[in-house]
Amino acid sequence: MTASTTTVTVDITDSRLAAAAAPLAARLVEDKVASKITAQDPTLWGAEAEQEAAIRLGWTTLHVTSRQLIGEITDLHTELQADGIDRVVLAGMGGSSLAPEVIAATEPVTLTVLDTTDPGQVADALAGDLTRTVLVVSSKSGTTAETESQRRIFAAAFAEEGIDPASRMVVVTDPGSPLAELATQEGYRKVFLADPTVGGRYSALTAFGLVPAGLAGADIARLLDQATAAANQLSDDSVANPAIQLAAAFGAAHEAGAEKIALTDTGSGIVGLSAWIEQLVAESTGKHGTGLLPVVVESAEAPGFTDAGDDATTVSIGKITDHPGAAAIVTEGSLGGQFLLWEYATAIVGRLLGINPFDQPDVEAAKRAARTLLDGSASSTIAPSAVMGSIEVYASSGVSGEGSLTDLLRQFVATVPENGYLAVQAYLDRQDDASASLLRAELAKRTGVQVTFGWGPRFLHSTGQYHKGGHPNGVFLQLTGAVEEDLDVPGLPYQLSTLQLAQARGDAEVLTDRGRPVLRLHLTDRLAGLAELVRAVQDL
Ligand SMILES: O=P(O)(O)OC[C@H]1O[C@](O)(CO)[C@@H](O)[C@@H]1O
Repeated sequence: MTASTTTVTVDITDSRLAAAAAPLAARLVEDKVASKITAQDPTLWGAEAEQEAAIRLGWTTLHVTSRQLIGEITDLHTELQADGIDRVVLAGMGGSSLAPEVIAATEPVTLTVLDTTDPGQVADALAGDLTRTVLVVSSKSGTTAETESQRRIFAAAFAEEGIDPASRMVVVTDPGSPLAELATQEGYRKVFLADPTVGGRYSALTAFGLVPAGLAGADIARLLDQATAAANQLSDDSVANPAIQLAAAFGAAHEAGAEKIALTDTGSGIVGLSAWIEQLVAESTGKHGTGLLPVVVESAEAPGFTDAGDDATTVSIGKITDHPGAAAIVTEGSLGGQFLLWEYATAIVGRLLGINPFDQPDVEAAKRAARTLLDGSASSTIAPSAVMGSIEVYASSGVSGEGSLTDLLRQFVATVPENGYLAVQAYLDRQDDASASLLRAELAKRTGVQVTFGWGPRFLHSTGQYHKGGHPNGVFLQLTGAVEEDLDVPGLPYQLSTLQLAQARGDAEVLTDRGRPVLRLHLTDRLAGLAELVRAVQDL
């Protein structure tokens, strides 16, 4: 069935899935779920979720309410340009960076996104021309450790160059947050107070999405126009509503055991939307032992997509022209429209799965474990269970650490349960160690299991919720690496690499406590270690 086309469409090309989705779609229409979401009815997700939902539905009207930001953002952009400040660096995690990254890449305009604690990657951003740089510090809570560390590091670097840090800091945060207070005290150049009734991952069209992208030069008015054009369609209580179709298809697929979405965004002209969808869907639905796990793949020809089994639904953002029908579901439309489509669909899936799509109950556990490790970091060094070339092995239960690296990986992959998944979590430099991401397809091709890839700590604010709270069938391959030059975090008693390692070990502790197998490979030489690892995977 194909939704009537205005600005966004959902085409369920798999006729069996379309048939299974139809009764669910009819029920959603009967329950008036779409119009109730638009009207911000907090009762749709049950009594337990009601309190939170009551303060999390502001996203349904952002295409209207965010218009007031356009003038302010445009004025600041013009002012910065006039001062010769045309390089925008964004410090922000998850919902505070994924949307502006897609908006900027799609436009395209240049935005340096720093959602990392990797010292090398941060050092590269610092090495850019600071005289032309503005740092956008984005954090809804105003307490996120990665963002706060970057703010401190950049403030010190500006001062060292003889630049007044306050003149180069633009803050996006919720009213009353510690960051809002600090920005006022320090006299930061501009503070945008975001709409507090919108959660991080639904905030693409708030100041969190619009300020960094707009300062980088993106046409944010057009984005809001695109969302406006899709809004009526998405609030319509009709089976032709693409959000109802998408949610009903996911609900039906999940009921039939397809708890994963193999997602590719080739062919749409939108760049990198799947990373934004990944956070929205995984963090919203992956809890209480259920949920949908997005498996972001490189293309429609990638392993995990072409050979997806019964545990995954294939979805493409944009038509796959050479192979129509290669994806079970195709969504099309403008970026603004797609943001709203996926937000509606995810909220509706939350209702179908019986969970609250607005909380992230398991993220805090890993943050706590990392903090504990940071507090006692000096005494918490541990010895590897084996050393293989440039790789130190830190194995949890079920893996002996004996034999070659290929033997070790074989043993580890054998711990993936039927219809489970293998998550590669690379706490490395997203630019300089980019080749690590090739491991996803290589592992998927050679093992036949669904494999996800995430950069740490970025994924902790995305799929990290699902890993700990979703279907309990994941196994986790962590990659950490030696650091050539560390960075102090001014005013805090640790260096950036200590935070990075504490985040990896903290998450591993929580995963292990929950019975999930974790294998950490530490690359004592990143380049050589990655090459050794790729070779070992190719021998699987
Ligand atoms: O904007 P903040 O408060 O820094 O949070 C960043 C991210 O961290 C989380 O709160 C938890 O991972 C996400 O939901 C959010 O997008």
